[in-house]
Amino acid sequence: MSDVSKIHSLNIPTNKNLDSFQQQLPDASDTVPVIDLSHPDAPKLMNNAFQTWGVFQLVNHGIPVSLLNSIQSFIQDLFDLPTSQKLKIVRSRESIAGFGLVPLSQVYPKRPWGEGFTLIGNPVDHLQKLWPEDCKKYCDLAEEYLKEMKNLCGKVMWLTLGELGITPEDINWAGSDGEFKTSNQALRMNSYPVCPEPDESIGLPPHSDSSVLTVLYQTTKGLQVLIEGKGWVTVEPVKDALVVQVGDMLHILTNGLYSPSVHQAVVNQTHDRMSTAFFFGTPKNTEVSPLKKLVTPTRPLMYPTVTWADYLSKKYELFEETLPSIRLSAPPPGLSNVNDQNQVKVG
Ligand SMILES: C=C1C[C@]23C[C@H]1CC[C@H]2[C@@]12CCC[C@@](C)(C(=O)O1)[C@H]2[C@@H]3C(=O)O
Ligand SMILES: O=C(O)CCC(=O)C(=O)O
Ligand SMILES: [Fe+2]
Repeated sequence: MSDVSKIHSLNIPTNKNLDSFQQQLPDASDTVPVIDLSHPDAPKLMNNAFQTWGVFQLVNHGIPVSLLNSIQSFIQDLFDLPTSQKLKIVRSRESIAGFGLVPLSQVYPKRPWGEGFTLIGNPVDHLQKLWPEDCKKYCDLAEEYLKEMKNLCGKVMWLTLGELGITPEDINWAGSDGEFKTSNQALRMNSYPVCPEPDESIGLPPHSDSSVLTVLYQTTKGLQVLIEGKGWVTVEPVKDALVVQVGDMLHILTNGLYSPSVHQAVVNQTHDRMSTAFFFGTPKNTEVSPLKKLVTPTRPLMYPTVTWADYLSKKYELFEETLPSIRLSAPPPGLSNVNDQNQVKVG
């Protein structure tokens, strides 16, 4: 257990006065925006939500409900496996892939309550070890889900960045057709059983994801997002909705314009909860720089060029200090860190 005496404040740049983009703080409502992807205003609403909340719930997203239901029963089967079976893909100290606690949970002062699997890249080899006989139905389902999630992330990327005048030519790793064929991906399945002392425990500690985008599927409440001036806001599950969050890499790519969603998973005394998080990432070793079109006199270059591989390795030791540790310029005037009430003890 590393020294927990360090107090880290979650340095969350909020995009208060992005004059060039007429930004405002999250609106007065206390709930995360719910956006209908089929609505003509969806691009503008998503772009605005990314700059203020860093997160929104997406409905009419085009992912078949049958697939969402299948993934929910898939993870139920996964966590119903005997522990001896789960331990066949227990993660190592060196790699986060597999079954086990994430590094963050091992240093956070509250008792980690739950279990999880992280599948990176192609999940088949891990799933084959869990179901040596009948892996096909699970492998096919996981591959189908990853394909659908990746397509959805591509759509959300172009619809939101398009509002900022960004086109596929501006993103070297998007591929000439803007299909993000070489992008990386990971899946994290979480299971949080009923907890007798929910206030002394945590499902998943406060963190931002290192992804470009994270698409989270939850059927019962437990996800909370940290919003300046509001504190922890519970993301009330909307039936068949997907929670889309800005990851650190998209925050860097947009030169700080999109806010990384800082979130946690809390536990409760009445119901078990499971969630599936899909991480859309850049190709592991591709150099990612803030988009030139988003570096302006009022918003100077905020981050250096990074690769996802380097960023992830920094993240496992610096956690929420990772972004501040690489930041080149302070956020434009009027952008502030989260106020005191959101100080959290980590590290
Ligand atoms: C693609 C990713 C994103 C990872 C690492 C890798 C796979 C597992 C992801 C998570 C999932 C749980 C929280 C987190 C903070 C963790 O420790 O593992 C995430 C981390 C990150 O977003 O940094
Ligand atoms: O379980 C949740 O609601 C959050 C999961 C999450 O943040 C993650 O897996 O990165
Ligand atoms: Fe997360």
